[in-house]
Amino acid sequence: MNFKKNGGKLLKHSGVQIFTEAELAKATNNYDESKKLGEGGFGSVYKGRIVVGEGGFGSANKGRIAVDIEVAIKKPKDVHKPLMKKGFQDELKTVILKNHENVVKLYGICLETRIPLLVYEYILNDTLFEHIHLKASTILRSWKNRLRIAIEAALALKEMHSSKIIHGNIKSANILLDQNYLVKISDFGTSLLISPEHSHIIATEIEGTLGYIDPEYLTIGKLTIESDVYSFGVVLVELLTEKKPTSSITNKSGEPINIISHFISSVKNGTLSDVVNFEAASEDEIKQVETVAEIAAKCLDQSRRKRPTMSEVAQQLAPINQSSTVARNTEVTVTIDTSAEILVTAEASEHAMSSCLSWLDLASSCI
Ligand SMILES: Nc1ncnc2c1ncn2[C@@H]1O[C@H](COP(=O)(O)OP(=O)(O)OP(=O)(O)O)[C@@H](O)[C@H]1O
Repeated sequence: MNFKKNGGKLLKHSGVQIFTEAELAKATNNYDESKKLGEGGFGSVYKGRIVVGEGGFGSANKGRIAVDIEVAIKKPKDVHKPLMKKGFQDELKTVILKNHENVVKLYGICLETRIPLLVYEYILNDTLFEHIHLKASTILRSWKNRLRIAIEAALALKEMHSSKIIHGNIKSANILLDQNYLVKISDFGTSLLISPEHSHIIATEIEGTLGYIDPEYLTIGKLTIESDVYSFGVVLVELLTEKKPTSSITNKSGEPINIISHFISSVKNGTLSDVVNFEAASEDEIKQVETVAEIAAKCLDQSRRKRPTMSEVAQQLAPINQSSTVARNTEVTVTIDTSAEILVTAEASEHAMSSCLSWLDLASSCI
């Protein structure tokens, strides 16, 4: 594929800006180690500051006001590997095609390197994986936040699937949380666009992350939209149990059993309280947890045909949130750039709390 030719066509009306290699090197202090945000299968991600919205490629950028903002720059590990080139091209196509509020935004691209460098919006509040497994997260103390995160991720996936895009690597480490703890799905390096007349992609090489991979994809190599549904089910289990999907627990007979299998039998046997790892605040919340667990178990069906679609999942999750009672005395810690910490006690609904967080964020930028 001639990237500059085909990618150029795709970029023309996307509003994506073209950066030079020198601009991106300057933005990251020449890819200084201290700027590194993380590393994935295809490359490393660096934090940088850059001016976006000035001129840019195509008419979409004309007349935009230039802003100096923080960005996350994705740089390939090895610019000569053909597979890597494909991964970056797929990621680029997918992100441009899928402009959704819960999908990480692509600001720009650098075409001077053999494999393009990708410039994303910088997402402040780490990954869901880190919130669940690596830190004492204040945001996950509230069931409503867990539920909201699940709903936002489901809506983003539903939208992607409606455009026939398979993400291919859904996991909590690819669910980023922004300054208001809203979901931003990232890492489209393994994503695939299926043609309207097809329902799957035959993979020559299994890609994905251990613990999240659809068992049907593993055995017959067919990646489908339902493969994302399975992986989403695993994320729901993580949100409910706080266990990593590859971990085991000891069952009543003293044998180690994988958390996913154990979770499914707990849902079937009505022993969910053995695996759920947080205190539900009310009877109402217990019921909501049970409903989400049942949805998770359906997503995790071994047979992809029996799994719900993401549209059905989103439809079933959304009313749970609406029926929930107002959150009271929920503590949220907001860390501001200046390192000052503000503790907010929100005696209001989740929506009001989210507005409160946006307001604080705005205030912090003025300090
Ligand atoms: N837009 C972003 N804003 C802030 N941090 C980001 C952003 N994108 C990625 N990161 C950070 O960089 C890390 C690496 O991201 P990347 O998408 O390359 O790979 P991954 O999802 O961790 O791994 P793999 O591609 O192997 O599945 C992420 O775990 C995250 O911590």
